[in-house]
Amino acid sequence: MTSNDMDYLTIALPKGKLFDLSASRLAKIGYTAEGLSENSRKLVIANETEKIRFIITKTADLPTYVEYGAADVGIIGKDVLLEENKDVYELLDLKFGFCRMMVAVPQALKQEKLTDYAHMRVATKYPRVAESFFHGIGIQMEIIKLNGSIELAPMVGLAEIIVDLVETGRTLKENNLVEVAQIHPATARFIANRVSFKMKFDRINKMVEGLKALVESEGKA
Ligand SMILES: Nc1ncnc2c1ncn2[C@@H]1O[C@H](COP(=O)(O)OP(=O)(O)OP(=O)(O)O)[C@@H](O)[C@H]1O
Ligand SMILES: O=P(O)(O)OC[C@H]1O[C@H](OP(=O)(O)OP(=O)(O)O)[C@H](O)[C@@H]1O
Repeated sequence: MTSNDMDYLTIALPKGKLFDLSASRLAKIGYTAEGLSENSRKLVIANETEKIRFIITKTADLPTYVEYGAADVGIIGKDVLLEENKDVYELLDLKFGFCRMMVAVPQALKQEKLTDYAHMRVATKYPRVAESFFHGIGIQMEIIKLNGSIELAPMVGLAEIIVDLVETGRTLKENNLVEVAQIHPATARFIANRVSFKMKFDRINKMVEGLKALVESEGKA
């Protein structure tokens, strides 16, 4: 950590669904910067007055930036934390970005028991989570890692089964897939680098308190 890094609090935000939800909440409690936008080509955006720096990362990479201290804190989905399994502090459930990690299959392939899917091919963006779920119920599967549009895989015979995030259920429905098990629910979490949490305790703690109050007020609304 350089002395310049010590002056600034670096906040990582993920591109995609959680960006606006996160940036708008942080702005409400006083953490923002001019030009902060998901579509900005600039990936580091500073607020010199407040000594805050935002970095914008790909969703799956965010925990890595925080683990290595390239960002002091960040906001990311619980699903990504479980998949990436990085050494970071999870400080707060922000209670937005609700979704759930599910196992789904084409209606026609639905089996009586989960163990009846043994040895089938599973398409997913979350191989570690999928592997550990099936291991937990005592069956072995062939995991096929994809980077998106997972629902396509069973429709074209790439896999029999999928593990993916479901929010409204619309994508599953439109592709004739049905949920057969829930692996875990997920929401956005506020995370911190372990060293930063000690070295910048006052600043990070103040941020946690601000977010906590916001989560509580949103819960009551
Ligand atoms: N309907 C949803 N589908 C996927 N993720 C959702 C949904 N609702 C909330 N989320 C949360 O939003 C996070 C980011 O989702 P998003 O699809 O934007 O990211 P991504 O995986 O980086 O996408 P991309 O592959 O396009 O870069 C997820 O990790 C999850 O925590
Ligand atoms: O239950 P729903 O409300 O339909 O939402 C779930 C869908 O949204 C996500 O995909 P996303 O739009 O992020 O695209 P991707 O498949 O390319 O990751 C997720 O992977 C599902 O496909």
